Amino acid sequence: MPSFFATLEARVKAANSLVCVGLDPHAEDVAKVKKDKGIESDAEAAFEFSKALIEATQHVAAAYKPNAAFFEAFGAEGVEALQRVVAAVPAEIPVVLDVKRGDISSTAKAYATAAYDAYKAHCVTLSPYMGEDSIAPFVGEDETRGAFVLCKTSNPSSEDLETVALTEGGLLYERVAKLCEKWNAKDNVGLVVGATDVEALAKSRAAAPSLWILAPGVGFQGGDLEAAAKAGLRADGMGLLVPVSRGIARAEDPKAAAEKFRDLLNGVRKAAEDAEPAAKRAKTEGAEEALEPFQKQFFELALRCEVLKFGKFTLKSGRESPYFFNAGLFNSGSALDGLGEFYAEAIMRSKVEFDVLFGPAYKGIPLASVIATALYRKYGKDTPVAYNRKEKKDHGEGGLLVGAPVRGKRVLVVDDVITAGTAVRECIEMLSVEDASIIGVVIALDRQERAKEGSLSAIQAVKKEFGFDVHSIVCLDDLLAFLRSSGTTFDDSVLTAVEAYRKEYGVDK
Ligand SMILES: O=c1ccn([C@@H]2O[C@H](COP(=O)(O)O)[C@@H](O)[C@H]2O)c(=O)[nH]1
Repeated sequence: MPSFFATLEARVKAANSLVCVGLDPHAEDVAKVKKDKGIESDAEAAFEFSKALIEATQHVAAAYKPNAAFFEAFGAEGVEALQRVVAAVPAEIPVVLDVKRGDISSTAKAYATAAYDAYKAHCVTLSPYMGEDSIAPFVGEDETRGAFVLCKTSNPSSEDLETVALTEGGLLYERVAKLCEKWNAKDNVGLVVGATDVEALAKSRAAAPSLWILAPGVGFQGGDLEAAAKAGLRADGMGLLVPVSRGIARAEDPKAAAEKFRDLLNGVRKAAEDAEPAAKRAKTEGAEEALEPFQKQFFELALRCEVLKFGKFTLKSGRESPYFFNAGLFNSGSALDGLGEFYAEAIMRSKVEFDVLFGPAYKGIPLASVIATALYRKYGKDTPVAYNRKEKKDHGEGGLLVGAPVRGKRVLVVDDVITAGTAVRECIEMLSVEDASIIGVVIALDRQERAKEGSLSAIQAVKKEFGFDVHSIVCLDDLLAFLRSSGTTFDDSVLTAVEAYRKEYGVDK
């Protein structure tokens, strides 16, 4: 028997659509149907509401997703109405029953019987909170029955738990995505990742490259359909099912609304397909695999802010560089907010252990502030922050150092780039007075190029001389991977020039 996702994929191809029509008879929809059609029973009106939607959209629906809550709210009659709704869906269209179950295995087994045998759904939504034995009863025996597991949900409070940072690195929802990849032995386990969080979609896709993702949140919840599709689609143009409930049901013309969602999604698939030759080249060279989603987003932000530019630039060293990086242009609230998050992610991934974040004046001061804010907001790490004055004050709280005490502490220094290592040397001098030790440095970009003299880069020289690590959000090799994976966005000559520059001035890793 074909697996659940083989069946879904066949339906997606037949309908040429990734739209999943949500069947959610909210109280106000039920009241309207009762009034318009002169129906007395709530449950009957819920059925009529769903039936009308099925009739209007079955040429577009890759699947239907009734949410059990809106039927069970009407008691036994509602349960019966839901059974009739599932039966009213044409046989070739899969039904995903949105029930978000999760319980010990014996109870999960009974829930599975209810969903698949009593309601006759083909797939369910599940909570991962109780782990594998709560999921297995739904997907372990019969590959024709599927489950979408909640990974990063579309609601604002999803950040209470789902984005918690793990000590092993990464976020809780990324672990869910990876676990589901493991649980998908029978091609019947997918993820729920809200279209309201494009970054989470990209990260989930990176963590689980092969899984189908159900991405709710388009329409009433404000998710950006096109951005979500770009982040969530698999390279084969499949792997993303977009459920829309109120955005279709409450449209003046539900049929036209469903077609519009289908066409928008197909537009993104087509654009990705057209860019395939370049994407293929990237694949061959392993570029996509080499770049983490946050690094790709960092480059995108740097380009938007014109921090990163391509052309011909004469550097202090006298070299003519085909690219230029000016971190001073991360100069607005949103840019600094994003930048702080990217540094924070690089720090978390590096697993460097430190007591105080130190931002050398001047550029390091805002950097340390936004990084500390991001570390707290995203990872719950309330990091002490310190910085220095350029000139010593002779009144009040004199001294060069400001902020959290650094005496005897392990300090992580933040900067944008290291060109000659002068700023690092100054930090060592300032901090040694306080018996503080620099444990590492984190920067935005490692240009990976030889210093004017010798065979090492400034960063390699700093590492060699002082013995601590220098971490970066990205390096020149990442920039090359980004260019290779960017399809037709950049002229081929940009990649060629950066490759040539790397060859001429680059260091060994
Ligand atoms: O993260 C999630 C998981 C499930 N849902 C469900 O999807 C629909 C969305 O309805 P719209 O009217 O299209 O906003 C609804 O049944 C939710 O319970 C979700 O929104 N987010």
